[in-house]
Amino acid sequence: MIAFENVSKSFWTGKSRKVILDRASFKVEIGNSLGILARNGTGKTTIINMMAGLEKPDEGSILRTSRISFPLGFMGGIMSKHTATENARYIARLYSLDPDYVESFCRWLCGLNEYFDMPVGTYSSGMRSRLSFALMLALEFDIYLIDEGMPSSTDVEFNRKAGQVLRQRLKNATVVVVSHAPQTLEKFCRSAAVLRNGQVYMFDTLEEAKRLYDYEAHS
Ligand SMILES: Nc1ncnc2c1ncn2[C@@H]1O[C@H](COP(=O)(O)OP(=O)(O)OP(=O)(O)O)[C@@H](O)[C@H]1O
Repeated sequence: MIAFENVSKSFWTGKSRKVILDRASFKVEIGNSLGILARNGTGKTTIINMMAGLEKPDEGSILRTSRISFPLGFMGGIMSKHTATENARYIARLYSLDPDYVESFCRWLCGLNEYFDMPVGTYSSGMRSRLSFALMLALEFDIYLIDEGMPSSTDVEFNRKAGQVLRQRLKNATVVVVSHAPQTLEKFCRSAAVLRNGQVYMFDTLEEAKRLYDYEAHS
């Protein structure tokens, strides 16, 4: 479970304050995958980063009682001067997993060939996002965080393999997806919310959430 309790978050731009959350309270429950609809630039990435613990609230608290992934595509835990092999084995140890398993899983999924033993700093952005996606899928979480703005790969073979593993994982896991597009949420989510004016409005169905989202667009 992830529970936001009276959470406020804003950024000072030098001229004004950009408010992302204003004393917002909501919960993500295990077994109830949630899609959050939000217009571009209103705070999708910030909210996902707060769920992952990468951004702190200004006020209020965020309670986590499950194993929560880092955001899909997040590169923060990967060391550029080390090879994919070294990164995979290091992350396996951090999560108390078998380094041989994590290394061979990522090697199979990434399709980086000899680059798997080259420093990550020599990779293209597509290669880096394949590695970060593979590392996330090698670990098991209760809640997976997906930001629609995440780096993506155009490698067809990788997308096929990663899509298969992700679908398998999601059978037992809960997902939080933030997106500006309702059709992105349809694939993953049972319930939906709308981020609007610093509040997160929760709905039982995506249809209901879309009504508020569309109403806002036309008003
Ligand atoms: N560290 C920061 N300092 C100042 N402003 C920030 C900071 N981080 C984010 N912002 C601003 O907060 C707002 C929300 O940013 P965020 O990246 O969370 O939005 P988003 O909905 O994911 O955006 P996009 O749809 O463009 O991906 C944006 O206006 C952004 O410029």
